[in-house]
Amino acid sequence: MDTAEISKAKLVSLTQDAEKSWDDELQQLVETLPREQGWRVSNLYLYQGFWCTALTLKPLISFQTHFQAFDSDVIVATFPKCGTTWLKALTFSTLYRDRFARDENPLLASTPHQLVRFLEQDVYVNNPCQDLDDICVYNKPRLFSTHVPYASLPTSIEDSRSKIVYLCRNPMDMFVSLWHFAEKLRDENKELPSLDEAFDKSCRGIHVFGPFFDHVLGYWKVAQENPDKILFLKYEDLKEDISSQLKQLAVFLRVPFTEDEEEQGVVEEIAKVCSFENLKELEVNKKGLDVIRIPHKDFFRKGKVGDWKNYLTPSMVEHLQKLIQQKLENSGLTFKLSL
Ligand SMILES: Nc1ncnc2c1ncn2[C@@H]1O[C@H](COP(=O)(O)OS(=O)(=O)O)[C@@H](OP(=O)(O)O)[C@H]1O
Repeated sequence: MDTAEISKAKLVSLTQDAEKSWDDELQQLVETLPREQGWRVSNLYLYQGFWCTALTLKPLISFQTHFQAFDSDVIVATFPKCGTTWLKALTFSTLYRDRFARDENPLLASTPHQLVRFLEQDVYVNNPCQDLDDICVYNKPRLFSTHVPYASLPTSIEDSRSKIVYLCRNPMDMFVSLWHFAEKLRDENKELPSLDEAFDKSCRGIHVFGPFFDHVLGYWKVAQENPDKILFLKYEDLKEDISSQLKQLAVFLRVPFTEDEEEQGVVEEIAKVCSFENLKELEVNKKGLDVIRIPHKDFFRKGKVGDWKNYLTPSMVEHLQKLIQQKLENSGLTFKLSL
């Protein structure tokens, strides 16, 4: 072996040692965390006040430790099943619209999750220290996404002038969407909790990245104090008036639509490309698996407001309505349950 090979071998062995000791530390941490039976996975762990799987913990901590935000970064943040896929498509298309021809939106060939990658459940899964410029489709600004609650984001996100676009959704539709998603991804050999049991867990905040209300209120409060930092959007408002919401998004991202663009129908064009009906029917979203082996098609179900009416019993609705009232009291945040 020459010197270069020896030092390479040493480096690999040091990295393996570091990995092993890191895995041991992680194992010790997991053993100290409060634990609950999950919906789809065996266990969820309460880490920094939110529930996550043991598998997510490692990349999550890597993200918290290594991510350095730039002032120009944009982060799409959501609670799962609140419209992440849609918001990724809208933000990507708005932010980078001057980088591709109008009829060549990269969304036609790649899924929203491939174009805007999750930091904690994709980017940091295999390599804690990779060059993030390489993993973004475009740079300056870089665009990423996360489900991590505001309080647990890496400090450089708060300390920099980076921007966050947050999308929430009424908790009834979020729950029904999550329920169907869990059902689709169910391991054949594993029983899912019944709708009643899942509903009970959901109301107690036990789902990945839950409690839901803590997540939403965490971002909501910062958005109220610093609207230049967080743009707080609602799924129901996007459904009701996508054009005005897109214009608001563009202003927030510092790339407002020009008069010319508005006259040429650019806003409507982005809305159409990103619409549920369009994305769901694209070949790229119909086949294949994402990085954590979820079929791309499973990110598209009905895309409606008020589907909860088809699944929740009157007593569930009453219970959730009370919970919404209690959790959101004095916050100024409200949800539309139907349109
Ligand atoms: N383009 C577009 N427009 C409107 N709605 C859309 C769109 N794409 C996905 N969806 C619906 O969003 C739900 C999936 O939520 P997420 O994308 O947040 O899922 S995930 O957190 O990324 O796993 C899920 O909602 P439900 O249909 O109620 O289950 C999807 O159908």
